[in-house]
Amino acid sequence: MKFPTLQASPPPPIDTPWADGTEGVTQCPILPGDTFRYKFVVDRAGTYLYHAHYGMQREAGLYGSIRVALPDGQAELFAYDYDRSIILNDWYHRSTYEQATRLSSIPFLWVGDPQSLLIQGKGRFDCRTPGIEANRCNDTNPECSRYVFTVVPGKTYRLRIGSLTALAALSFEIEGHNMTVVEADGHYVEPFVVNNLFIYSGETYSVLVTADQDPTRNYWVVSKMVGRDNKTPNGLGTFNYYPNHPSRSPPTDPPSGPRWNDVGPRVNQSLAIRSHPNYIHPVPQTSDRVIILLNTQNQINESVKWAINNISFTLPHTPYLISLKHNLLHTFDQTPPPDVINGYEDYNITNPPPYLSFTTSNSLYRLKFNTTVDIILQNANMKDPGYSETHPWHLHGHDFWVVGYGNGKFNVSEDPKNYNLVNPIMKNTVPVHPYGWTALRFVANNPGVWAFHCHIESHFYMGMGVVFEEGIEKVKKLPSSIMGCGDTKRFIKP
Ligand SMILES: O=C1O[C@H]([C@@H](O)CO)C(O)=C1O
Repeated sequence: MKFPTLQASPPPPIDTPWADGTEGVTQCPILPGDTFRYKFVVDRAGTYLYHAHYGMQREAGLYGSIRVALPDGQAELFAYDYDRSIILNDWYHRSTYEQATRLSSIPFLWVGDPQSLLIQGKGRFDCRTPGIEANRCNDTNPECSRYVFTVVPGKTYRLRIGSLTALAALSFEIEGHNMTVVEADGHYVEPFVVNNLFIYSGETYSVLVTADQDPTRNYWVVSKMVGRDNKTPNGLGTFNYYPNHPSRSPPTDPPSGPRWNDVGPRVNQSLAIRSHPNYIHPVPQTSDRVIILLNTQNQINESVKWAINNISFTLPHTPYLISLKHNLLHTFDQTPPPDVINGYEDYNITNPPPYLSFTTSNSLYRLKFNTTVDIILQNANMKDPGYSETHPWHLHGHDFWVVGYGNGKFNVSEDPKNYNLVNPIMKNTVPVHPYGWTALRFVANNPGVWAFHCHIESHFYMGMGVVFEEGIEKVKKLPSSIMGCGDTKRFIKP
């Protein structure tokens, strides 16, 4: 057996930008009854997620995880006996269409806290909750069992955990058991041990867990919503030591998990993640362009939107990939968004101007092919005072190096001096912590058009995203299967 080899750095372009699945960016929506075939090269082993990318459809259940195996003859860097995957999620009783309607209604109506947290699709809703309709409660339904993870005493499990929550940032733990983190978003990390793992929507981690505790009992598996004050009950499952009965409840109370507003441990986990020493993709030491993306929540009259550099993002009717490749430039706003807002130096992130002017636009950033780009995600106060949320930002078409995190406002001349340019982890989803900033670096070497957005369903819907174009002239002939909407009807033969 040999260990996997480090690939060219950064990973090579995948050459099928139309297989990204982002409605309005890389393709038209797939109509009811239609079939769409995604064809792409699986170029790196690891744990990944797939999901619908149309409106807020993901949270209705169109998602799953993908496990890419190492090529034959290669072994993982770490030893384990069994390999398992779980998806963590949150669950709302209102349909995604109802939620979307409420978010765009006047007055604005927020989606609120999820009603349950799901572990591998299983969760319960307490029948004693006042005002609950009988058909919504399921904790007395015998078919609604908890998620059970059965383990053999003494064995080590690789648990591939992915989060696809609509809203919730989560803390995940297995009562009485430490977890060793070994992989993040498909990249090997320098192993580190946690009692509870913080995981944000869009992220994946592999952890190793050894069943080395008292085998005569079962233990709790807990997922808990953090980062927002919430009333969502913790998700519960059972860590079942074989041969105990899987439905036997643990003799202890479930761990209550970290406090929702304890930001320190969450930032510490972000800071603890490093590339595995043998799998460091060398990071370019300088960048060609710096884009500072200021995240703000804006209220205009009775509607609430998120804006990036004062622009609340909307998707065009004609997907960018098609309009750029075929020069249909009238289909979206041609004024590029700014690399930094005017007056950024004087902007106070804890006390933003009470009325922030913002516009709604579908303009995009055009990047010079093969250049190195730094993105600074800057968090700020929400529209109400004293509150800043965590946002998991996800980039399509790339992995990026996470070169720094900081508290407060990013200092353009000082903070880059402290970037980690030695062993930063590469990821595709990363949190920006409350009142903090996160700095990313990537090489614009994947010809296509790529969304970059908050992975909270409602936030992207409310405008929290941007789009990057690079190397459009290098994109090959587009397949007709992605056409059919907006101004692309002209390419469909009757
Ligand atoms: O985007 C959001 O809107 C609400 C609230 O700020 C306005 O009702 C909330 O908690 C969000 O995350």
